[in-house]
Amino acid sequence: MSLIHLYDTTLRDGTQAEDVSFLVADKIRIAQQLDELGIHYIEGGWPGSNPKDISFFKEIKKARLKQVKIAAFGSTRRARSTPEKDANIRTLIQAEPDTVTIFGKTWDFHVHEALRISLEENLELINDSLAYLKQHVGEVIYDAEHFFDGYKANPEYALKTLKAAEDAGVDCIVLCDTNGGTLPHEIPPIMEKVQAEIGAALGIHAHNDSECAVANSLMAVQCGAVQVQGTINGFGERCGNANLCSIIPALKLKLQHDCVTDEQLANLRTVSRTIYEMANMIPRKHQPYVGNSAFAHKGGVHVSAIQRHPETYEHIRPELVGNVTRVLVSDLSGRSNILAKAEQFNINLDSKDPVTQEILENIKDLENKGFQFEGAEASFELLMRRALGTMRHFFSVIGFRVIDSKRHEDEKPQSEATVQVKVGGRIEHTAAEGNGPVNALDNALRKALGNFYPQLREVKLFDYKVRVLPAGKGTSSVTRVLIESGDKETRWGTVGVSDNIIDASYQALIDSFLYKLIRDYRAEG
Ligand SMILES: CC(=O)SCCNC(=O)CCNC(=O)[C@H](O)C(C)(C)COP(=O)(O)OP(=O)(O)OC[C@H]1O[C@@H](n2cnc3c(N)ncnc32)[C@H](O)[C@@H]1OP(=O)(O)O
Ligand SMILES: CC(=O)C(=O)O
Repeated sequence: MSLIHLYDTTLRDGTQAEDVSFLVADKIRIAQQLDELGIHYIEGGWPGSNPKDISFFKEIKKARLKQVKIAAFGSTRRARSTPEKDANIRTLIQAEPDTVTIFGKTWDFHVHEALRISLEENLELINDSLAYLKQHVGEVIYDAEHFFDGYKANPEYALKTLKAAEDAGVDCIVLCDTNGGTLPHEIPPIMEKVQAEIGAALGIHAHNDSECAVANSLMAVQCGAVQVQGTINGFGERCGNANLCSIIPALKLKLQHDCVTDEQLANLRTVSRTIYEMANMIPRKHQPYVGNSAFAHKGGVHVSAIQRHPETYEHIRPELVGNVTRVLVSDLSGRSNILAKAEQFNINLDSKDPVTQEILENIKDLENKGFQFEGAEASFELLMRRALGTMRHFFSVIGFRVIDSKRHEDEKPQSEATVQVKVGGRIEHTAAEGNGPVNALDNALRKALGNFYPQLREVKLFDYKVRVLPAGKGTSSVTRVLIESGDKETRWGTVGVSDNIIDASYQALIDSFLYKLIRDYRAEG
């Protein structure tokens, strides 16, 4: 099938999203990642807007890029000016990009209300801005802002604006659903009318306010659009732009359009996560194709079937986009979930072994008490090993005591913990302070156990989540503590539940240390 040009605007429209901002160095790194991904155009910013974007266009010239074209973004000239004199148009040319993209008004309402000029003047400024840019830049793209709303309000005028752009010799006219209110069924009849009047190549730029940006973009491609604009992870103004992480696999795997290579597609999840990281945002777990949950199976019926054939509950093979199948364990599990996990943990377990049913019942009982194993796979592995009697005995905790004191109103509270552990025949009694009672207990346990197992000093606590379980008992409610720990190689999750928050934390901490010891012990063979 034909080549569809991927036009990424993460660095321009993406940064119009609340909470998203990139430094110039971040923008360069993202551009390199997008180039590796096989994106054809990167809209790097609006040089007429701020010094950071001017600097991006300078710096990007020094970066080694393989194939991507760098586009600079701006608007048609201001009214009562000329393209030569317009500061915004001058900065676009001075940025020396491969491509310039400018937006102009299509909707008569915007011409009257936002620009406050006549409809005729708007046609002139679209045409002369683009014609002038075409004399100075190799490739010029025209974003017809609010095209679908404009067409619905005044089709004749909307088409005249496109004609004004086409007459200026633009390389592509992009139909924008700027307010994101268009629904997929509206795209084909409007595009058909456009194609009857306009011969230029067409593109689509959709926003996600009706949650239809990806659907509208794919529909536009089906109707003949050859360029799709979007952003990685759907970042963008208000509810975001069309998400290229969903559009790219759909184009390639489902619509058989040439856009990126198989190897580039397999890098999609990495690019998505890197860009979340650079935006300092937590990746969206349930994001289609690239999210952690995109191929995570929880229901026992699903797990049983995917083990027979993955396609029973997976719309594509996850590795095609760099993702993996995951099996979750919860009170919705069946024996298949337990067996899948056993295989993942290298534990021999037979579906007919009564211990499989015992583990399943144990899980359901514990989840009913407030445990949650989806985010605590390490605790689940320990539970399995305990049930099978294959758990090595590393240590036992004889007891602990935690003291939290605040002696004066203006004094910081102090936390101290003492623990007594037994390893082999030896008993160790230690005390430690900490920033709060849980930290003090963590420090005391590490100090006591570290004498026997120095590798526990490598364990870092990455996340600590407390959830009060709804029992309506206020501060005496049951609490669940989920801990994410890790060392230099990997991370793992553990859980504890108790009506005492220190005890719940203690259970999760102990599971975390035990998991580390088991892993190291296994690695040593
Ligand atoms: C649909 C989109 O996403 S378009 C991109 C939107 N992105 C941004 O706005 C981010 C970057 N913007 C900026 O840095 C600033 O808004 C600037 C530098 C572009 C302009 O700043 P200012 O000159 O202070 O103007 P301000 O932002 O208040 O208002 C926008 C101006 O652009 C004009 N304008 C809006 N669209 C167009 C257009 N397509 N063609 C020409 N002028 C336009 C408005 O009429 C208004 O002009 P006026 O102040 O003379 O009435
Ligand atoms: C051009 C653009 O960003 C829009 O119309 O949404």
